[in-house]
Amino acid sequence: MEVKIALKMQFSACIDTDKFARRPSVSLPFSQKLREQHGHPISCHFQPRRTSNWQKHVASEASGSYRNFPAPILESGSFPPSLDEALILKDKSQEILPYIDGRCIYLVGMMGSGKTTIGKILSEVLGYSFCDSDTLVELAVKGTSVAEIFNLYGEGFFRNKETETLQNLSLMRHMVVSTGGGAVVRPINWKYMAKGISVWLDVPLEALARRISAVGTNSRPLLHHDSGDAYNRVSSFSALVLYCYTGCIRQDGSFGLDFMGNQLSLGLFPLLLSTPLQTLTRLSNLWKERGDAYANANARVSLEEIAAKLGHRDVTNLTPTVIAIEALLQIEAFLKGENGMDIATL
Ligand SMILES: Nc1ncnc2c1ncn2[C@@H]1O[C@H](COP(=O)(O)OP(=O)(O)O)[C@@H](O)[C@H]1O
Ligand SMILES: O=C(O)C1=C[C@@H](OP(=O)(O)O)[C@@H](O)[C@H](O)C1
Repeated sequence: MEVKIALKMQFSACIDTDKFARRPSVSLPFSQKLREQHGHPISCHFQPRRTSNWQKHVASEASGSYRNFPAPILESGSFPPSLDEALILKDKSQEILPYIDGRCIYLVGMMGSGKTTIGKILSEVLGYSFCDSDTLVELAVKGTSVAEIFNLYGEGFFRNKETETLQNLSLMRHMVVSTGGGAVVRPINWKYMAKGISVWLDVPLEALARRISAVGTNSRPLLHHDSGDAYNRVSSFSALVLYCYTGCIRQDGSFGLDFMGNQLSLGLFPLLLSTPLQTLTRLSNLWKERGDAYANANARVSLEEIAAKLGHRDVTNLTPTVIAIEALLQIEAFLKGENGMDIATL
């Protein structure tokens, strides 16, 4: 059953995030209603009528159907996109697809930066396959999990398998690849990824620590708390002491044990010690070692920059869809640089 809607809308083909902060001039106030009516999200096909200058707003005609859009994008659980976001995502992906020319997209970034989440969205809108290099390593080691591989054979073994996996992937096309957070440390891996387009998801460490702590560190051996070395334990302990000390200073400047106004909060101390703080400390140490390497990527998606453009106080409420749109825009910027001219005029 087709939803019978025909929408005419003005929106920005350029879609810089400053513009989508303000939303297209015709938002779709009935999108929620349609969702409720049909129990499905709505999708749209675009036939953009381009102007010669791609930076200008263009008029687009959209006809809607809830059947024609890859369902998982629009039904992605906790982060369902708005209809206009889904439209922008679809339109931008179709616009740049020919210029990607079948090359693989490699997502790089720290653990928890959203490589898997964003990668799945990108693969769906581009009509590419999605693959996670960690999963391929696991398959290559007879289904052994990454955590077990680290445990049984050590990190060096894992890194060798990761490099082999990236080498194999460099022969492939039409794939979005979520790489492991540490893939960037070996120059040879960059040589393989250079066959495609690499995109760095740059997420503040505090946000990573929050995300990872929410799901636990079991599957990420480099962050797992049981494996803490003395340095990490001392760093976390120092952070805890500082946290307690500042927490015990009352608003009137006096010092006391009524931490955060009640005794119950004292029970939170062990939790504070073992989860986000420790994760943050470990992420900071990894960042010191490899932060610079991420900058080798062809495109960078900075969540802080997206938040600033959208007028958000921090990155917490940036949805995967908004981040995926920014990824497409940054890929487009790379392609334009590569071609030395405006994509729309190619
Ligand atoms: N934009 C976002 N906002 C909030 N949480 C997110 C966002 N993107 C991903 N997450 C969550 O963060 C965690 C790590 O994401 P994931 O895609 O697995 O990262 P990676 O593959 O880079 O390790 C997951 O629990 C995921 O649901
Ligand atoms: O940062 C790292 O060194 C690692 C990141 C992990 O992948 P994700 O980034 O997908 O969590 C995984 O490859 C392994 O645990 C090592």
